[in-house]
Amino acid sequence: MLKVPVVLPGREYNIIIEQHCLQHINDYVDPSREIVIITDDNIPKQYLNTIAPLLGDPFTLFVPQGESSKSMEMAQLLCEKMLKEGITRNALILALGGGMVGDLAGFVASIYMRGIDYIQIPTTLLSQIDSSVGGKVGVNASIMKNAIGAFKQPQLVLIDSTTLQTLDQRQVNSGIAEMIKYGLIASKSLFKALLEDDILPNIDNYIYECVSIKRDVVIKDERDTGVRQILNFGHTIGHAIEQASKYQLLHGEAVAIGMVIMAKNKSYYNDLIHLLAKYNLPTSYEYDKDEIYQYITTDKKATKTSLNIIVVDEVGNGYIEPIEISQIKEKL
Ligand SMILES: O=C(O)C(=O)C[C@@H](O)[C@H](O)[C@H](O)COP(=O)(O)O
Ligand SMILES: [Zn+2]
Repeated sequence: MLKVPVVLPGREYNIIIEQHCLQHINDYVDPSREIVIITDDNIPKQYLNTIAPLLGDPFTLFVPQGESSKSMEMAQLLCEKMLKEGITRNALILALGGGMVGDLAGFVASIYMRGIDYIQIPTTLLSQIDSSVGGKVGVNASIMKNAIGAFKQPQLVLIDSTTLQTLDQRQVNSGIAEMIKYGLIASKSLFKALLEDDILPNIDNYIYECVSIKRDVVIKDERDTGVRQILNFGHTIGHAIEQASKYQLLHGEAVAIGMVIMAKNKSYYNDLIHLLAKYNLPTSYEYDKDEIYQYITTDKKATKTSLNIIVVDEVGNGYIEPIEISQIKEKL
């Protein structure tokens, strides 16, 4: 078992990485609590069949799989269903699934009766190494991804990497794109290992390294006003492309393309292209520059006139560079 403590002012929680931990989830989650599981309708049934009996068969809410469930309407619907079921504010939400479920369920936890506890149980690689950690929760608006949300840290993040065995390869690769991002912004050795090694036999160590990088950044800047923005490398253009594709591209795929655009003329460009090809990730996308620019103007790192972009000049060292917002056009 690997443990990464996240210590924030007034709050502390652990990220636990342990294969098969779902099989004894009652050692981590108090079964005597009032529990609500939020998951999606595509979750392999064996996870629910494993955890539900150990937790006293909790009230379980399913949302349709896919990014379109990450909406205000869905958050409201879940709240209404919990109210009808008589769920009190002592309840604990378990977010069981990928990034969409974690963001949505965490958001519901942040607003239900002004806020209740939640635990992240991420089952995709992307959610295990990234979205389940750091407390960014929220839903999408029609013209902006993750536009409506909160910072709400979980009580615990419970990662059972054996869930990756049921994940399709495209989803695994999407997670690897965020892993490549961690290498680029913070770890030369991780980037090198991704290039040279087969990560799956040692997946828990890779997850540990990624969440440790993320933890170290988040504890310095929980609210994303400074250094945390480096975790957004590749996302300024990536989010715009993800939206322009109408979410046909997975998040990691769009971030991969965003990273390639930001890596132009850098020394590691060829290595990055090679790495993305190794994991079957896209390196380009046909897009309408005006449309992408429009989306970028709503980036959370933008003001009316300026934008913080994340730059990586050499592998392992990401930094923030403020530019005039229109200057981003030169990169498109
Ligand atoms: O946790 C963060 O901070 C990140 O930027 C991590 C990103 O990989 C993640 O996609 C995040 O949800 C993006 O947040 P946003 O604030 O740019 O919507
Ligand atoms: Zn991301």
